[in-house]
Amino acid sequence: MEKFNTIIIGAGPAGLAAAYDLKAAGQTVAVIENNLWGGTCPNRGCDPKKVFLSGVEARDKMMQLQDKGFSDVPFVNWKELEQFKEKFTDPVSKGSRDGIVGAGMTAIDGQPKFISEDEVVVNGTDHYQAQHFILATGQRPSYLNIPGKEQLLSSTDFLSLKKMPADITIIGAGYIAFELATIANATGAKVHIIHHNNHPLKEFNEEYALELVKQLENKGVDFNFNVDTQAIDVTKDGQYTIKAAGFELTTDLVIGATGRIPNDDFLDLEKANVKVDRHGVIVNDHLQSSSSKIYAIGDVISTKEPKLTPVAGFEASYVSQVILGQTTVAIDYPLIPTVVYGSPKLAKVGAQEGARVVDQDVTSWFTYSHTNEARAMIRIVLNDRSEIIGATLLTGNADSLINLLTLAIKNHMTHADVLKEIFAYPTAASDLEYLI
Ligand SMILES: Cc1cc2nc3c(=O)[nH]c(=O)nc-3n(C[C@H](O)[C@H](O)[C@H](O)COP(=O)(O)OP(=O)(O)OC[C@H]3O[C@@H](n4cnc5c(N)ncnc54)[C@H](O)[C@@H]3O)c2cc1C
Ligand SMILES: NC(=O)c1ccc[n+]([C@@H]2O[C@H](COP(=O)([O-])OP(=O)(O)OC[C@H]3O[C@@H](n4cnc5c(N)ncnc54)[C@H](O)[C@@H]3O)[C@@H](O)[C@H]2O)c1
Repeated sequence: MEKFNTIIIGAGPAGLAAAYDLKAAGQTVAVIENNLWGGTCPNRGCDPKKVFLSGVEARDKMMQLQDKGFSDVPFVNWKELEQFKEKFTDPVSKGSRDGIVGAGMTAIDGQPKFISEDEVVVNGTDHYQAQHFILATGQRPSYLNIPGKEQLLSSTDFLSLKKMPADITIIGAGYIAFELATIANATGAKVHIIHHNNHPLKEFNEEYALELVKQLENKGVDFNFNVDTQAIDVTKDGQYTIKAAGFELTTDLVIGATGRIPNDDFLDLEKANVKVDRHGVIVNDHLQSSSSKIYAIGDVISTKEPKLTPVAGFEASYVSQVILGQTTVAIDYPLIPTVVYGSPKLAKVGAQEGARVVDQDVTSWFTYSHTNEARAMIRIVLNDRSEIIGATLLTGNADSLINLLTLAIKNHMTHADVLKEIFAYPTAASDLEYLI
């Protein structure tokens, strides 16, 4: 039986970050992974998606400048870009595992099961004990429980398709649905989105979300709202027919993007006194589970914070400090900006309502008109002291501008404070003084 100070289950962004922090502080650390080392983000999430988005962004710019320097705008060549993506994804698992071993930690492949609060058995044979465990097992796609559900592919399957079909349907209208639809649309595929209600991207301001829908519709994406999918049939030609009340659609491929569920099963957590609910492992404000020896971080925890890579990293750093006895205060999350990488991008941070809300259609401003954006919108929210407290952006550059606004909010900046700064011109940042 091997013994460690800390054993981490799950080698994604959360687990790996905690492992390096604890090792650097002198602990003996083991990491157990039952699939690809590196986890969702670099293997089948953020990073491969972002590689595909580089093709979308290049095409969008050319489309906007059609007859203004560009005439024929090509579709994104899926096969080539998918191969380029593999240059980033292929080395991840080995590199992540080698990194752990190279740093003097123990890498264990397999499926762990708890037999008590301080012991797991991996693959049914190997026993490991630790003073502390960190659960960092993330989430996996959830699938609609309908006849034909076995025909549904996931975002993971999409990001590794060898060929983009001519006609593709995505069920759901959250982050993943919008991002995959944007990518498929840029390859020339006919894309359908089917959503059970009429609230796409429900965490975002409705006006901004519907403007994104409109812009994607103008690019050819077919949105079907208030369609509650009941069944998926395979046709004799090998296509799929999606059925709902008064609705039928035949398509080449169906992607389910109706949310993700926590990987808290298969671990025999009840034997370690760890309690879960349907959103994941229940933790207190120190990210400690119902067992005092077991912590949980990242996507697998049942908390209201958005499930994102930088959030996972923040929790990893915090929990390492707790385990090392370097902090006893409760976790205190900073502002968390989020971006839907659509075409254009939709981003938000902080409060969505306040003492003053400034909504501006900035399409005609030089920043957005020189690249001929179809429509750009920016909402800035201020408190009664005129400090910026929130923002929603729908523009091609929303992903970078949202981080600047996050810092402005953090520093309680007012219009007067913005005027004291000099930002490079012409950039989205140099517009800041006119946005408030
Ligand atoms: C398509 C997609 C796009 C995304 N895009 C973004 C984005 O643009 N920006 C962003 O911030 N976030 C994005 N995310 C979310 C981001 O990927 C996650 O928030 C992040 O990966 C969470 O890290 P984690 O370490 O908690 O979980 P994961 O990265 O999921 O890692 C968990 C690890 O645990 C392993 N594991 C699971 N069960 C067990 C078990 N029983 N035993 C051992 N190991 C186990 C898994 O194999 C995995 O390696 C995206 C997600 C998806 C699916
Ligand atoms: N850019 C990013 O940061 C990014 C990108 C992708 C994923 N993520 C992370 O991954 C998580 C999961 O993404 P997601 O898009 O799967 O989840 P999500 O929660 O964002 O969206 C799920 C969507 O499915 C819909 N839905 C639920 N049941 C349905 C049904 N029966 N029929 C049709 N639609 C149904 C929901 O209403 C919702 O719109 C995100 O919440 C986020 O934490 C982040």
